[in-house]
Amino acid sequence: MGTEIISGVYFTPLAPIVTTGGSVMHAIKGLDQDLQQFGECYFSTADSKSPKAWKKHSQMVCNLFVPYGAVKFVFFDDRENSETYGKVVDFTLSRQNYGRLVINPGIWFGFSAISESESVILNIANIKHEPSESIRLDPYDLTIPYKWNFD
Ligand SMILES: Cc1cn([C@H]2C[C@H](O)[C@@H](COP(=O)(O)OP(=O)(O)O[C@H]3O[C@H](C)C(=O)[C@H](O)[C@H]3O)O2)c(=O)[nH]c1=O
Repeated sequence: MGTEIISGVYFTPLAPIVTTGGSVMHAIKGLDQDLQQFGECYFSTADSKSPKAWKKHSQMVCNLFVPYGAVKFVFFDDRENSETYGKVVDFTLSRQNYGRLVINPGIWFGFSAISESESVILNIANIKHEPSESIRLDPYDLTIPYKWNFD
């Protein structure tokens, strides 16, 4: 399951296999507790210092990896019955902090590349993309107590 970042979000570090000429970075080997079925996988890109936010899934479990670049993810928990209710937490995935970030449904999240150039995110999800299973807010919506700042 990994280390809890905020309730429902877990990080498991994975060690890249570094060889002459390049590296091998594993993502997922078979289905497990955090990916009980396979829906789809896709790459999403993040521009430098430009937030993609906010989103909350009701069904999708995201398994995220950043094989290229560095991406800061920000989470906000607005579930009143949650142990981390009201908390805002950020966590960065990168080549230097490579691993699997599991985001269960129910938590608000957004992200931005903090690398100088574009970053790449791999999402291996339990369901196929379905617009009606997520809700969205503008990156600067005041409902979420977080200000994107790239100074
Ligand atoms: C994923 C997907 C998206 N779209 C459309 C919907 C939007 O009009 C546009 C951008 O999608 P979205 O805003 O969801 O992209 P990201 O902000 O990169 O987020 C996606 O990738 C990150 C890493 C997540 O973890 C999210 O769960 C996932 O939604 O592509 C489709 O038409 N089909 C698809 O399969």
